[in-house]
Amino acid sequence: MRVTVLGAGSWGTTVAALLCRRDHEVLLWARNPDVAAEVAEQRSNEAYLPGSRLPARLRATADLEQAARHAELLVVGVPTAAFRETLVNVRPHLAPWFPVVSLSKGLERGTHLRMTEVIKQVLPGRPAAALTGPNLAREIMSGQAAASVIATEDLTVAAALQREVERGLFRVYTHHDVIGCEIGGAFKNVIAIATGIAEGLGVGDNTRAAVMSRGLAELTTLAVAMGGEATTLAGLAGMGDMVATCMSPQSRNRHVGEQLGLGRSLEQVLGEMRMVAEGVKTVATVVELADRHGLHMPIARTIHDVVNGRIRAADAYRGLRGAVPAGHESQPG
Ligand SMILES: NC(=O)C1=CN([C@@H]2O[C@H](COP(=O)(O)OP(=O)(O)OC[C@H]3O[C@@H](n4cnc5c(N)ncnc54)[C@H](O)[C@@H]3O)[C@@H](O)[C@H]2O)C=CC1
Ligand SMILES: O=C(CO)COP(=O)(O)O
Repeated sequence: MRVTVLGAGSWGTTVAALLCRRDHEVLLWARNPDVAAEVAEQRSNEAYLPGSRLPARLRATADLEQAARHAELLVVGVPTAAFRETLVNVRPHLAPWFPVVSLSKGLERGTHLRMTEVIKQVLPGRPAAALTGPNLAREIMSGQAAASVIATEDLTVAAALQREVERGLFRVYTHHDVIGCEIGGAFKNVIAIATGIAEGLGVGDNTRAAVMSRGLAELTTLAVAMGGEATTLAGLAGMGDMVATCMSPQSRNRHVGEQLGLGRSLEQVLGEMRMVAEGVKTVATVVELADRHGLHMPIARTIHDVVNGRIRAADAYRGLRGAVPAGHESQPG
C-alpha cells in the first residue's frame, strides 16, 4: 500500500519508518526541504531523531502536492496547531475515500475539536482514526517493544488499520472509544507538565504518584463528560500513556514542567526547544471544556495558571495540594 506520512518530526518519522517495515511504499512529507533531503539522501533526521538510521526504502519530499497524490492511506503527524491547515492544503490533491489516521495529541484551539473531528470536518466522508498510547518515539525507533491503540468508531476499519500498522514488537490494539482515546492522549500532556514541575521542585515519589493518580481522575472525568468511557482511560490510551509521559525524561511535556519547577521561565524553556510540547497549548482548551461541563479540575487549572504566568511553579505545587479527588475518596483537609 502507498502510505503518506505528513510531518517529519520525531513521531511522524518514527511511524514512517515502522510502516516501511510492513513493506508499504512510504512517502514522508517534511515542511523543511533540508529535512526531506536529509531523510532521502542520508537516511537520518538528526534534528528530531539523533543517531537513528532510517530504512533505505523510506522516501521523503517537501512537496505537499506530491505527498498527497501518493497516498492510499494518509497518516498525519504535524503538531495540532498545524493540523487543520495541513489537511486543507492536501485536500485538493487526495484520491477519494481512503482513511486518515491522526498521530497528534492535542485539541484544536478555539473549536475545542479532537483531531479526528478536524479530519471529518475538512475531509468529510472519510474514516478518521487516532493512533495513540504510550509511544515515546525514540524507544520505538530503536526497536523496543511498545503497545498502541488504533481508535475509530468502525471496528472493521480499525482492524484493517491494525493490520497495516502492527509489526514485530510494535503491538496495536483496536478501540471504538475515539473520544476517550483522544482526550487521554491530549490531556496526559498537561499532567506530564504537572509531574515535571514536581520533579523540578525535587518532591518525592509519593507526591508524583499522587499528581498522576489525581491527574488520571481529571482526564477520566473530562472524557466521560464528553461522551467517552471511563474504562478507556484505565488502558493504554489513558493511564498507559500518562505513566510513560509523566515518568520518562524523554517526554517534552515533562521536560517543560521540570524546567519550570527549576525556576526558569516558559519563554526561556520553549525558546530552547525545537520540538513541540502540546500540553502548553492544550491546557487552555482543557480548562475551557471543564468550564463548559462544570467540572472541577484543580491540576489542569493550576497548570493553566502557571503557563499563563499567573502563578509561579513553586506556588503551583502548593496549589496542587488542593486537588479534589473524584469517586469514593473524600477531599483532604
Ligand atoms: N514524539 C513522540 O514521542 C510522540 C508524539 N506524538 C504527537 O505527535 C505530534 C507530532 O509530534 P512530534 O513528531 O513529536 O513533534 P516534533 O516537534 O518532533 O516535530 C514536529 C514536526 O512538525 C513540523 N511542523 C511544525 N509546525 C508545522 C506547520 N505549521 N506545518 C507543517 N509542519 C509543521 C515540524 O517541522 C516537525 O517536522 C504531536 O501532536 C505529539 O503530541 C504522539 C506520540 C508520540
Ligand atoms: O505522547 C508521547 C508519548 O506517548 C510523547 O510525549 P511528549 O510529547 O511529552 O514527548
